[in-house]
Amino acid sequence: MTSDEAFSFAADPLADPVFAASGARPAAVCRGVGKTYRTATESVTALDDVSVEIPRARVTVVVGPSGSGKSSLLRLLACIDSPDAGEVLIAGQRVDQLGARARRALRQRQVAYLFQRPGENLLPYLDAVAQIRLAASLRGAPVTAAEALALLDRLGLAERADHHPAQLSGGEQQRLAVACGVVGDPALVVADEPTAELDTAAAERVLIAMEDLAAAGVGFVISSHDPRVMAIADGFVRLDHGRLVTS
Ligand SMILES: Nc1ncnc2c1ncn2[C@@H]1O[C@H](COP(=O)(O)OP(=O)(O)OP(=O)(O)O)[C@@H](O)[C@H]1O
Repeated sequence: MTSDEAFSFAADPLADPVFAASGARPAAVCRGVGKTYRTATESVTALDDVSVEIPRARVTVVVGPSGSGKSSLLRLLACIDSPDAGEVLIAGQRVDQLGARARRALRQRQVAYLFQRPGENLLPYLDAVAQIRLAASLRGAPVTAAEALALLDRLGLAERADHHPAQLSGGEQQRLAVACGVVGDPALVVADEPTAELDTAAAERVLIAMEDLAAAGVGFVISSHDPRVMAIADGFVRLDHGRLVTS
């Protein structure tokens, strides 16, 4: 699919063959979402009446010019921020109606957020297996060391099982972060420019990992200007001045 194409889903997500096969709800849905930032002197409308659906088992890439609202949308999807208008659903649950504690719990269980800088996604004092096991436990779905190792193996990191982040390259760190993101079966992995700090070879391996792991059922939503990221997209959300571009 090219960046000129957009997702077109059946009105009923369960009528979509992928969802019908998995019986899954969309990972996330935004309906008529608005977000305005207010400072003492001005207010900036970052998102205006945006409705999108992020399916499971696919990679959705959010594109648009600088300032178009990509990060704002990702922050809403990651439950870091709340909308001023509209609804956000994660795994079928309305986020905007939850109090802070319940929102944190939903986020912990269902959402992973990947920072641009690989090192920021990991704890410096844990080895790779321990990082994965901690992520799974926090998600309420503990895994054994053998299961963590199998996931590392799938991502080409088996040799790094007992390495700490400082002993890993940026690309290896980001692949480990992807592993931590998907373990425990969250609905959604949100990644803001995940390849921006990586060279081509490292970026490609991270993207292959994302593509591979998305197929297992998690929905990836990625903000990026990177053509390498766009190349793995199953669909796009295109924003301009905070509004969805549909044509
Ligand atoms: N905390 C904030 N306070 C005030 N304005 C903000 C805040 N965060 C974002 N904005 C404004 O909201 C608009 C959308 O910002 P956002 O970061 O979502 O865009 P973006 O598409 O991710 O941009 P970029 O590609 O440059 O990262 C911009 O005009 C930005 O200046």
